[in-house]
Amino acid sequence: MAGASVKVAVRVRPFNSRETGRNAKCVIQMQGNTTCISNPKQPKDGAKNFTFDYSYWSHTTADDPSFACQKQVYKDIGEEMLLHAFEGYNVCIFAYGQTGGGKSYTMMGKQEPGQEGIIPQLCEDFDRRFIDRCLLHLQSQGTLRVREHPILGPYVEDLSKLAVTGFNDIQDLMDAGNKARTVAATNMNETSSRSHAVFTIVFTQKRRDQMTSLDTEKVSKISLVDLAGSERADSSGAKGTRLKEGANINKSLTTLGKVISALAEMQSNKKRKSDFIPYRDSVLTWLLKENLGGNSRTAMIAALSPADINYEETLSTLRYADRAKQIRCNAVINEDPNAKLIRELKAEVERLRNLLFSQGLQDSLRPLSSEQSPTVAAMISPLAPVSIGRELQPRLFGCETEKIIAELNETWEEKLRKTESIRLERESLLAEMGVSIKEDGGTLGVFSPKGTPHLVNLNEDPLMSECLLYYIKEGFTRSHLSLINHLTVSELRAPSAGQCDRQTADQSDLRSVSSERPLLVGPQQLQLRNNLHR
Ligand SMILES: Nc1ncnc2c1ncn2[C@@H]1O[C@H](COP(=O)(O)OP(=O)(O)OP(=O)(O)O)[C@@H](O)[C@H]1O
Repeated sequence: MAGASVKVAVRVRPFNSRETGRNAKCVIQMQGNTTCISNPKQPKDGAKNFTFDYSYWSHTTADDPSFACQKQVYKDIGEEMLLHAFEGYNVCIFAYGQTGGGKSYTMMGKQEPGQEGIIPQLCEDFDRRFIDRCLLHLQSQGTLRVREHPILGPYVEDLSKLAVTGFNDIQDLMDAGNKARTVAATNMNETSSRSHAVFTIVFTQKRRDQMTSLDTEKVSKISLVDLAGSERADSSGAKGTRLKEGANINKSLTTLGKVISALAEMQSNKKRKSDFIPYRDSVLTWLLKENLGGNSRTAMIAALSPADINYEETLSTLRYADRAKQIRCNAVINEDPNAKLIRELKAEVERLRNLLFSQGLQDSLRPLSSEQSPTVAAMISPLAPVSIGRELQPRLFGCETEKIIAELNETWEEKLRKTESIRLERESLLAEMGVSIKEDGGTLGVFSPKGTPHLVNLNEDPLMSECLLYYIKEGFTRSHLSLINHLTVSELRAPSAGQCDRQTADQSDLRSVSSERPLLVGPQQLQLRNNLHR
């Protein structure tokens, strides 16, 4: 699997009502895996052909034999990536394209039967295959921080865990997340193109070797990404205030483009391996670093508008996708990362301890008191009969390391108990606020207790963050899934290039706009917000 190329698909949607109203002409044709675009204004230019792994013709309806439905897209891309995850590879599927191109439809889809996108189909597929018990992290709004751990790499700090027992529970939590996003949409007049949605599943399989009675683990990270509209990457300044508002999104998409170009050039030998790839110029590329040219099997789906009025944007999306084809990733099966992680964390503790000694600060080390975390004690006891003073612990282990170790030691029962109480509390608060899914084709909205819609806006995307993380366990096989759902990166701040050490990375913020502008007002809302922070 090493050195596999990024799998690239393009998909063309039907005309929308605006395009139909303007008598738009279709500029896209597809034949097999080839996509052809022709410029209606300059027919002499000739058509341009692009070949991809898949060219999905979704412009017509299911009675057209060439029509590619949601199931087809999932089967080709989602299922393949899920199977790679089961093998132990990191995988990533990201959707790219201009606003209204069909990214969310492909990734999330609609609730009607047959209209579900890759994300719900993939979760359901998990359920069919073997979900027994999951843990789901849900954290909405507030300030999230992206940190870089010296061993784990970039991660989102402080995700609280919620346990689920199957796909229905996951769906409930996704609904809760969507409801919370709609609450924010009532307070923010923004469009979806201002946010990226990052949905991450960390999937751990644990097997007991009958011969040796040893446990072995494989961990794979599944990242499902619905990017903001690509026209945000336009740096012409022509969009005035909107462009300013979307500056961070703009930056992340521009950086993504630069990263893809740099990686593509590297493959075509125009760039040396050691040449700089600007992952750290945006949080989006920083978080997706492994998925872009690193240890990952990655697929990109470019969403295309069929209409002549969008010719330039569609051509640029096709070129972007064409460049992404050249990226090669070196995916490896991630076996026994826990054991490896603990070994590396111990080595890190030892290194820092030696550093303290070399600086003459050994007096700061004192034996563990009884109230100190037994996990930390267990971690350091093999190394020395001394522990780290409270004031030095954050420096030595980093709070993050301690939290990670504590998480690894939390029992499933503890996680399930916590989940249930948080879920009940959150549901009742949302119900009090009149937030619900209406049964009229799954319309999501904010409704008064009498059922009057305050605002129903599926396409409006609030500037808020929701993070979901869950784990699965069955028999000897334990699966961890973490879902970072609709992680708004519009407000994220990554350290600039060169600021790679732990200290500067610790200061980098992942901020949702809610920290600058209250999304929710009033005691109930504040209570909800605090609750969602947990
Ligand atoms: N393949 C498709 N079949 C039917 N309808 C589609 C398809 N793709 C997109 N649509 C419809 O087109 C509209 C725009 O699609 P969507 O919201 O997915 O675009 P988007 O690229 O995610 O936009 P944004 O960047 O604003 O989030 C939606 O109403 C969606 O239902």
